Amino acid sequence: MKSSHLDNIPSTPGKFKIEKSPYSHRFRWHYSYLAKLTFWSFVFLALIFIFFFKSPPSSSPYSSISTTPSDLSRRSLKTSSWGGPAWEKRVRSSAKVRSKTGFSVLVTGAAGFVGTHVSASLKRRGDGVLGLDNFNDYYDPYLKRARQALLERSGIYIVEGDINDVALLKKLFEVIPFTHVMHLAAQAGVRYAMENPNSYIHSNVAGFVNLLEVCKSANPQPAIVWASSSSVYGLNTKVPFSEKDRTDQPASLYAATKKAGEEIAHTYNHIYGLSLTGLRFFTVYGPWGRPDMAYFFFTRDILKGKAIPIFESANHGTVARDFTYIDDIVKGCLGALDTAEKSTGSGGKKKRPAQLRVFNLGNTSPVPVSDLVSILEKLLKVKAKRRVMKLPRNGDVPFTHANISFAQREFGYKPTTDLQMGLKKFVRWYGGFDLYQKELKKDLDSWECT
Ligand SMILES: O=C(O)[C@H]1O[C@H](OP(=O)(O)OP(=O)(O)OC[C@H]2O[C@@H](n3ccc(=O)[nH]c3=O)[C@H](O)[C@@H]2O)[C@H](O)[C@@H](O)[C@@H]1O
Repeated sequence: MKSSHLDNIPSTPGKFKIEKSPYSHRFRWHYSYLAKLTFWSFVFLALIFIFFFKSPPSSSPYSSISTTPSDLSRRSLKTSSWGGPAWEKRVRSSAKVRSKTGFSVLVTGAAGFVGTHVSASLKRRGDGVLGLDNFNDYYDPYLKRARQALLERSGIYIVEGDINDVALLKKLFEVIPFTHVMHLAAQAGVRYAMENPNSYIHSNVAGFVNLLEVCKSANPQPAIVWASSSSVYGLNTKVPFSEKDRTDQPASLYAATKKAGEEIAHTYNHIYGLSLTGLRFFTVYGPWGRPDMAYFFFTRDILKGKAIPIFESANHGTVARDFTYIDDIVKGCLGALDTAEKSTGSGGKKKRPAQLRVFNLGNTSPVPVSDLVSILEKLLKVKAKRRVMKLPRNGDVPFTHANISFAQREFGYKPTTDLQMGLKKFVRWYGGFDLYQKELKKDLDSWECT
């Protein structure tokens, strides 16, 4: 079987005393001096992070840090110091192209789930990659720091800053004439939009516009591939969802901001000649994934013996998702980058029409959420405490199903991992990461006590 793009990087950042876990016998680890060294380096990095960069409180339900609701600017506009010769050297080295036909890519949201995987893949094939991420605490920043450590080991530097920081973005384009931008920084999650609506406007609308403003003035203008969402189909009932279907009935503010992004992309393409490709991701899952997503916290809660809420639609109808494995999504992202044409403007002016595209990236086989739970039960060898409940009116839609023929035609997109196999890989990773987190937190606690 073809190896995953992250297989060359250990799936956990260190060594663990695995016999302390109740389910540790399911995971085997290679002990080595290198692993020890890596683990302690990471502990050291984490300590630096805790003492100097510890994120301020936020309202996220997925964060392990206590929260206060409305301080959006403190939550995500944090930019650590940048500039100066040493910083520029680091930026250049990270963005250095190492293959003849390689791109230099700015990946926004590089410490995020999809961002980490895409960055690693690009770097592996010789593209120059520079990351940008604000490390906000919508979910546990430990996970983002761990992903950062992973990328650093393959020579990828993630600049810590927000896409709303225009001065920083301009500086990055001054230092590197990026050929491409892979824009994955966003406020994700459908349900959280009811708790913190402004964070969606801040990142998905204002942040996107800021980025496009800087890109349209850059010389050369980069081609931009960015993350839209399957949620734009909203209340659409025609299946499978095709790019030609209507997308003017969003069911959540999250979906509305992603749809707004698609319209904004049209405008910047039309006026400034920016080459823009939007990718509608369908419920992406896998190792290094997001703890706010159902498959992730179901796994955590099943192992803890905690009840899990399983939504059903009216008249006991199933709720289903076209769950798409991360490696398939990465292939789609790279395919979109490889087929992106150059932008056509310069000096903020359009010269001729530029490429504008939108693709579905799904798996094409929706699975009911209750079946996802059954797969997890088998993999974890633990019976879930199911609490079936009516789909709350919080933006969730009853089902998603992608028609992927357009992406297939344009760049040979073909998902190859089914939910059973993908969850198996996730669960294997989760066991290691969970242990790692416990060990890390324990070490930090004892450090603080002494
Ligand atoms: O496809 C997308 O565009 C979107 O996919 C996911 O959104 P969602 O599909 O809602 O993913 P989850 O939050 O993991 O939910 C998966 C399924 O589990 C269900 N669910 C969720 C939570 C819960 O407690 N119980 C439950 O049954 C949901 O209704 C949904 O059918 C991501 O969270 C979005 O950021 C992304 O844009």
